[in-house]
Amino acid sequence: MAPRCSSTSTLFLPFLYPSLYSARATVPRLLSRPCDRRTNSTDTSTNSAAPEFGSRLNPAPDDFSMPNFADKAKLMLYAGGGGHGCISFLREAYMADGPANGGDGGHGGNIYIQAVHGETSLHKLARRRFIRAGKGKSGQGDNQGGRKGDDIIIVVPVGTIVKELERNDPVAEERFLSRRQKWQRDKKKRQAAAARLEAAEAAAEEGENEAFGEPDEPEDPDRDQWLLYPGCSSSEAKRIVLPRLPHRERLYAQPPAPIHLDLSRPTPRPILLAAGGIGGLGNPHFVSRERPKPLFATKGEDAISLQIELELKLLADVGLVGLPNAGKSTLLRAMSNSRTRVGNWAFTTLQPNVGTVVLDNNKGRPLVTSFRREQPSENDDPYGVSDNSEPELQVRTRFTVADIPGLIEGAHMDKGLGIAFLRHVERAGVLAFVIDLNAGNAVRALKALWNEVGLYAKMREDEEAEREREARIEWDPEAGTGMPRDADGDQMIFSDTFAPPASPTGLHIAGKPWFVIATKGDLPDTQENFAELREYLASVTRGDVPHPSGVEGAWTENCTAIPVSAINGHGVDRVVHWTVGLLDG
Ligand SMILES: Nc1nc2c(ncn2[C@@H]2O[C@H](COP(=O)(O)OP(=O)(O)OP(=O)(O)O)[C@@H](O)[C@H]2O)c(=O)[nH]1
Ligand SMILES: [Mg+2]
Repeated sequence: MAPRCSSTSTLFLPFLYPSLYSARATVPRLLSRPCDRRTNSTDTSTNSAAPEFGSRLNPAPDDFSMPNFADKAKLMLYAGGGGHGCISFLREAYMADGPANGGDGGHGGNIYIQAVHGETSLHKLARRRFIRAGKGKSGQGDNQGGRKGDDIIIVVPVGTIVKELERNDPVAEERFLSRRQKWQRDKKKRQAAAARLEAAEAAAEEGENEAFGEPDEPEDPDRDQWLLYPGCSSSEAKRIVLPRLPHRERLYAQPPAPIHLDLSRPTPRPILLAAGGIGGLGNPHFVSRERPKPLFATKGEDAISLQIELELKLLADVGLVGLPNAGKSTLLRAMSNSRTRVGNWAFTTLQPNVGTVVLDNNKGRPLVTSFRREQPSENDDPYGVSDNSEPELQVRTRFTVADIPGLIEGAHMDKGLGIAFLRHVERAGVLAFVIDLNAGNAVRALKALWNEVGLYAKMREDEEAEREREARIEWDPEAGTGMPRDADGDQMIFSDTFAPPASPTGLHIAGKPWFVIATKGDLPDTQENFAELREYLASVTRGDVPHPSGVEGAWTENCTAIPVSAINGHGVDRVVHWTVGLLDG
């Protein structure tokens, strides 16, 4: 669907809503601060329409909020271990020998993850490195169960990818070891019995009549899972015959390894990453007719530990792409209440900033009415409770804009600050190319930007194809061995097994809707540059010239350029309307 706002044939801006803007221009002055004229060299002599230096849209270089940003974090997660069961007996006056009354241990705390709107960075997590859930408390006498360990919810921004790197599951390891020891013990028993039989036969033949004692019973592998009464002497402890360890399942099933989550939507419920250990059983659980006073209880389960890697791909609705010093941050300030740094030099912005543009001013009348489709994702329902897969139509009250550091030629080859941040616009729904009308030919600048973005897109697709190739299990179809067979025993043919990877097209970025925001329209002699840009975009839309990235099949539905003077706030509303049109489309 075409955006609602159409490109105007006449630029400039004095403009679209004079009364509105004159009112706006007075407000920011209240926020102004003393400025340092040495560090900001914005040439206000050539910029008669620009607001006074030191306003919100033309701030002094030191007037910004310090963004704390990290897009990667490695965390070690320790779920809580279970508390131990208690060995205790009732002691009361005139009751010397009371029954067992040891309480059960509490379960250990779980660790969950939840993606929410409102978080924009992983810096808090990157600093923490270790996350520990609470340990379950041990049970106590008088049948008092131990308290459950506290759960932890790791809150991450929407757009976080979670990858498990390493796992240490002591319970699974113990089970494996115990099974192996039991198998070895049985084998030894069988061998010993066979040896005794042989020896007995040999002795019978020789007429000897020697008695053969039973072999020593090997240690019970589960013995260290038990707690013995502290008052027991070591000889008493040795004599205690322990029952079979009761088989118990974890309260919450540990997700199978390796965990890989793409939290591209807010998760309505936290998702379990590491399940806490279960608490031990108190001695009343082992009371029987033969054993009325059990002098043992079970220990709490050791908990799982995981190493995970979090990677944030900012999920802004709109990504601002532009050369350094084009005016991206000023535009973000004008559109949202962001306080990102602005300065008249290249690479003022060193980290991505996300601003939120509010469409509804909460005064009962939306400024723009817009709808978004919410497609339920797998992560919304990790427990498979609901089967609702219909997209929901919701009123859009805001959208987010990501301002990334400026791109320079060769950014896709990691020149400048480029490549590390291009992935933040990779997932944006709409790309807005911010072009400075006062910095040379706008069409050339647009082509240079698209060239970088297009090359980056192809490089990413190459990388993905490579990763897929590495993950693929290959076998020789001629050899016949190892090929999977279907129920009838026929060899199954996987048509895609040997399909060559699709050649990179770059379409995953070039296929997105985009438009141009031509900034600094208030500066003199920019009209011609804008007219040429508009003419070029019209011919791209008509299909007379190829898409500026050169990618076949790229989005060319309605390419337009919107002239703005971000420093004055002029034309910004048109940008908002156009963006909403593209997002709704
Ligand atoms: N006259 C005029 N100056 C502008 C306008 N927009 C931005 N500027 C000025 O251009 C300079 C650069 O603005 P920034 O917003 O920091 O540019 P940027 O694209 O974020 O720069 P980097 O972060 O370095 O990539 C600042 O001095 C702004 O005051 C505009 O619409 N008109
Ligand atoms: Mg900037």
